[in-house]
Amino acid sequence: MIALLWRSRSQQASRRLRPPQPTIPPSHPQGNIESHPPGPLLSWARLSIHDTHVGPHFVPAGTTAMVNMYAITHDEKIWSNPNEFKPERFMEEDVPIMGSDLRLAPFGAGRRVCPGKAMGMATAQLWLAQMLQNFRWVPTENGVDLTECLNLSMEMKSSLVCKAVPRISA
Ligand code: HEM
Repeated sequence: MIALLWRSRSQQASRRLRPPQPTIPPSHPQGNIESHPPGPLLSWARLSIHDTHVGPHFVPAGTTAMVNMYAITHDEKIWSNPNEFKPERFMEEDVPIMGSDLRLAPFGAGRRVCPGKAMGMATAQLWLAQMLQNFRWVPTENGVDLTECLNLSMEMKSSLVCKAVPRISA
């Protein structure tokens, strides 16, 4: 199941600089949201040049379609208790993230999938490993606020302030 957002050309013109906002149900405690896809809306500005169908959806020519990965990762029909912070769900069920499984596709899928996905995975792991190996991370009095703010990518509403103490003194 894919959640799609459609915009006609005239709608695009009036909202050219602002993407449609993923819908966050007001009852959800945003700080506990399980999935924070870095790119909530995939496949930017794909224009249908002919009338076509995507699954049950009719897509008229001249429509820009985007995949709402945010909605997919918060869909109760796909993920049990999607708003619960439960990282062990990915140990219980091994979900591929490189584009072969649309339940979780942070790099997109198909012919326009992110070509840097392997590099992204390798470097994120390397940075994290180096930061943990070289520093001790001490909480500050501000704590960690996971409230989200959607710009072109998903960002933290409040900057993360951390205190990094070198593990080995120079
Ligand atoms: C963790 C890191 C990264 C994430 C989460 C990410 C995510 C994405 C996403 C969601 C897309 C859009 C896919 C779509 O339209 O369906 C994309 C496209 C793209 N990414 Fe990445 N990316 C990452 C790292 C990188 C790196 C390291 C490079 C290059 C060295 C890169 C280069 C590109 C390019 C060129 C496209 C456009 C592909 C196209 O439109 O044909 N990305 N990425």
